[in-house]
Amino acid sequence: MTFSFVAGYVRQMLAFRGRFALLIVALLLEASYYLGSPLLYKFIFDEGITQGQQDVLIWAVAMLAGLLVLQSLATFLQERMASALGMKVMNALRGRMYEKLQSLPPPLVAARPQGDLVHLFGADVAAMELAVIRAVPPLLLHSLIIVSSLVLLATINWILFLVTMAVLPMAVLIPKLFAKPAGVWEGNHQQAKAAAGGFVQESLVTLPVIRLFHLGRRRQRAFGTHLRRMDETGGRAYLFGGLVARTAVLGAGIAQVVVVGVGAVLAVNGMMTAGLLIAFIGLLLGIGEAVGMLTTAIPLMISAQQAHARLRAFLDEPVPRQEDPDAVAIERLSGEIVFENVHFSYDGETSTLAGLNFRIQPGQRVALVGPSGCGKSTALSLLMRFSSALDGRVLLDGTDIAHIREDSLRANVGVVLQNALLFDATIGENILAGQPEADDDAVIAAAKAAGIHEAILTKPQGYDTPVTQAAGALSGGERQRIAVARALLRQAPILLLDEATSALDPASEQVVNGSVAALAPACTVVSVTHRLASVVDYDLILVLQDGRLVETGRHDDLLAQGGLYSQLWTRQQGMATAVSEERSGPLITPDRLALIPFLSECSRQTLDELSDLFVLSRFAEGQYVFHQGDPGDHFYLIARGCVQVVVPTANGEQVVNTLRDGDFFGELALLRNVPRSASIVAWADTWCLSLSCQHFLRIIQAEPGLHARVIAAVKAVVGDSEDSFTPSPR
Ligand SMILES: Nc1ncnc2c1ncn2[C@@H]1O[C@H](COP(=O)(O)OP(=O)(O)OP(=O)(O)O)[C@@H](O)[C@H]1O
Repeated sequence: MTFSFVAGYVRQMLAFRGRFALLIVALLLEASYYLGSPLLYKFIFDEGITQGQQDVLIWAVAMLAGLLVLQSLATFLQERMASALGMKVMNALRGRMYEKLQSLPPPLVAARPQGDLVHLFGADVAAMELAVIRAVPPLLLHSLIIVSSLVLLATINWILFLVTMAVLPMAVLIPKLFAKPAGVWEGNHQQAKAAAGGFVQESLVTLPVIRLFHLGRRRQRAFGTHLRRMDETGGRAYLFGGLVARTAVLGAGIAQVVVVGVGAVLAVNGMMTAGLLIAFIGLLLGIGEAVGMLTTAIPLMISAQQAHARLRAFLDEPVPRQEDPDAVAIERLSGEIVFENVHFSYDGETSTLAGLNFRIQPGQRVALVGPSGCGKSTALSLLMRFSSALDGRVLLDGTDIAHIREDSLRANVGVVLQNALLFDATIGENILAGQPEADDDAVIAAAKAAGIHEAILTKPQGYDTPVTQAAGALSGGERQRIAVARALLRQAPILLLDEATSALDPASEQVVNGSVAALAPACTVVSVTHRLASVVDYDLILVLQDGRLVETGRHDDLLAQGGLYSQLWTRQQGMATAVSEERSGPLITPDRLALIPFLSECSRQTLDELSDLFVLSRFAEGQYVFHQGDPGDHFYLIARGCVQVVVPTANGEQVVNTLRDGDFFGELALLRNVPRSASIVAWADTWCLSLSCQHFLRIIQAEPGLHARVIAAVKAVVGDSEDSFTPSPR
């Protein structure tokens, strides 16, 4: 195994010349003790003791003492310089890694296995740090001692040197037998540790789900599998690493025994003096000790080499080019956005955007709408330059987005994402992140515009309340409004909203929509949303389907066209929520019910009767509509809000679908009571209309063919196995 990271480390150290020079001086001084003291033995024995020269004895012993003092000082200097240099080089590496992380497009980071980067930044960097401080300096020192000692041995007696050379390789060859498996098992062990770390991290994130799904035992068993893998890999990694060290010492010991024997024969035959033999043996013992010290460093070096390989792979990972090399800084944009025949694919095969064309005038409020999966968020991702078009161009004020320098692009674009991602800082600092130079008044104005100012004042320390401390007290809606305030503070000429208000309650949504409307004409707003009611007054609505623009216009025009938009709109109408005006009559209109495919052929009387049977339930953010395994006795329609469909997988749980306003789920429960095979959890405050199985079965008697239509609808979703349940938005 070669320790390529050592060469890289030494190169890095050269950047700190002064400290590096002091480290080399310290190493040389230390080495001079190990090399000099055996040579002094020659004078002590041959001239001092054998010939009785007292003055030689005195200066030789004085020299020994002097070398010892120097060695002690050098040891201190070596520790000091090694730790200082080690930290500097490692922190430079951490800095490069963090920079690399920043350069990767967020979708690429999200696609990495959980725990992978945490292990890289944690355990891998720690393994390298330990090696560069505790293993590399000894490696340099003892390599120096070994090489210099060999030169001295050859000078003292070449016959004995040749004998030494014949037997000494044993100290290297025997451990080499174990070095390869040691490297392989160490790599496997690091992988096993990373996987177990990722599993624990995932468990922390999904702890509530584990409790609520009663998955503790399953998870424990899965963790047991990780532990067994660690057991196997760790046991072998430590065994082979240890054997490398032990066999090196054994090899050196065997070589010493042979050399002492041959040396004694040479001395007895007058071919070398006793003092020279002692000096020879002293140097040889020094080599043995140096090899021993090297081998204790080897397990650390093996770990570090594996860690280094992973770090290198990360640092060398190509970053998809998002900005041209000759990109230019732009001034404040007027806000014109053009998509010119834009094509995009995530996997290179399936076309996600298939020649998307549109033009947005400066200051317009524009909505991107369409069925789930039609490419709305992807189009927005291209506008954020998280992804790049495979073909075609995205133009801002006529400049290709790829030609715009990152800093000036970001200065011109504010973004509110579906998930309010807040930093571990105070509420004020989180808003300030939108425009770090802004003053307090601007922060407060942005918070007011986002409808969050009053709520912030009720927190223990107002704007200075740390987000983490207020976590229990900050609702999802409040977090989202803080994110909106952050984006508004930026006062960028383009504001991108990705389902920005879908988690808000109606009152907050109204405040935020009002603030967004007030941004015109200084700001172009592009909003991706499912909730069409929030964009009825928008200047332009772009309707996407299968990655193409299929309709465009204002709300009224689109309704008049009677196309896809009109269908989507109708699906979201005719349902009451708890927040609507006092109303009489059913919570869902018979006309809206008729839009549910399996009810479309029902008679008017059946629809009237059914519409009276729906009840309204509100699910707070994070609340479960039902859990996997619960009896399936209700059918649900989302009047407003958003839920996630969660299923258990071998590695935990997975969100398989997101359902929103107008979507329905649980139709199998209308026919018979089978346990739910997935859980439904409210992602935002959600209002659902539900119909119980008993009520439905009563009605179904009078409606011939309805039973068969429900079965067909269920089969269309889940295939022939009626017992499974995988809802999809409809
Ligand atoms: N990172 C990704 N890797 C691979 N495929 C992806 C990725 N993100 C989205 N897709 C796929 O690309 C298609 C378009 O997704 P996109 O999120 O743009 O649609 P959308 O209209 O915003 O959907 P939704 O309304 O459900 O959010 C979908 O089929 C989706 O599964």
